[in-house]
Amino acid sequence: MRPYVIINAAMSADGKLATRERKQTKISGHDDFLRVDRLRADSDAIMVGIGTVLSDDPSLRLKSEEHAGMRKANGKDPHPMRVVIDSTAKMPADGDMFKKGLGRVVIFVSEKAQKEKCDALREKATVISAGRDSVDLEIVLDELSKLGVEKLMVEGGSTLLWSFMSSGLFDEIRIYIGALIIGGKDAPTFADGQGFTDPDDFTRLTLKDIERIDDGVLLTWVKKA
Ligand SMILES: NC(=O)c1ccc[n+]([C@@H]2O[C@H](COP(=O)([O-])OP(=O)(O)OC[C@H]3O[C@@H](n4cnc5c(N)ncnc54)[C@H](O)[C@@H]3O)[C@@H](O)[C@H]2O)c1
Ligand SMILES: Nc1nc(=O)c(N)c(NC[C@H](O)[C@H](O)[C@H](O)COP(=O)(O)O)[nH]1
Repeated sequence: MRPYVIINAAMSADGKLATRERKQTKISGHDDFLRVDRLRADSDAIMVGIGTVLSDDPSLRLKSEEHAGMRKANGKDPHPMRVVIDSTAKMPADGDMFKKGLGRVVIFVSEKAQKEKCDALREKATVISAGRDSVDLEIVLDELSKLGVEKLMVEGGSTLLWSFMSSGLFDEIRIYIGALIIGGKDAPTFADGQGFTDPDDFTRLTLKDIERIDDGVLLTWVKKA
């Protein structure tokens, strides 16, 4: 059985995940970042796409020691696994993912990735080939399941979120809408990718919860049955 997939991201009131420069943009406030850390701690693995790694240099670590302690008390590894979707093995070997924070790093590449690049990354991470030209997310979920991942949190960015949402490979979407407008037709949105044209293809959702956090709102949706 594939892991339970929770998509979590923050967007501006006009639906952008970041500025058109694609640099990391603070949308969440203090309480929402705390919620995100709790969700990370509650997940077996946290995933981002290579676009996010290259623009944000995330560590994907738990910020709160209390959250790591809670995992340990529950008999889990104190740090969730960190997963990157990276077709051509562009993952920088000196990024924060390797410098900051603990937690196993697993990189999914495609057959297009050069062997030398994969071998270099293998010194620091587990590298798994899944897919021909790009990474096949069904294979990824299957492999993560074999690695013991039951709950997966997908943080972004917009291209990876589109792939998960358009293929129905998710269970929940938690989207924090911050009280700001970023604008820009080239700024990443909550779902980029190709987009649907036929309403029959649209991914349909059911609203599960609405919560006010900081000066924004958290919407929780589940995939429509
Ligand atoms: N606000 C937030 O919550 C949030 C969260 C994450 C990222 N971001 C922002 O998102 C932007 C990055 O998003 P992005 O769309 O450029 O990159 P991304 O992180 O979505 O990575 C996409 C890349 O992954 C690779 N890939 C391989 N197989 C794939 C597949 N099956 N589906 C999709 N991608 C696949 C491709 O190279 C693709 O270009 C940055 O600006 C970052 O700051 C914001
Ligand atoms: N929930 C949320 N609110 C935001 O305002 C924001 N900018 C992100 N962004 C998520 C994206 O995935 C970032 O790159 C990682 O959150 C950075 O990860 P680290 O903090 O370095 O572990 N996520």
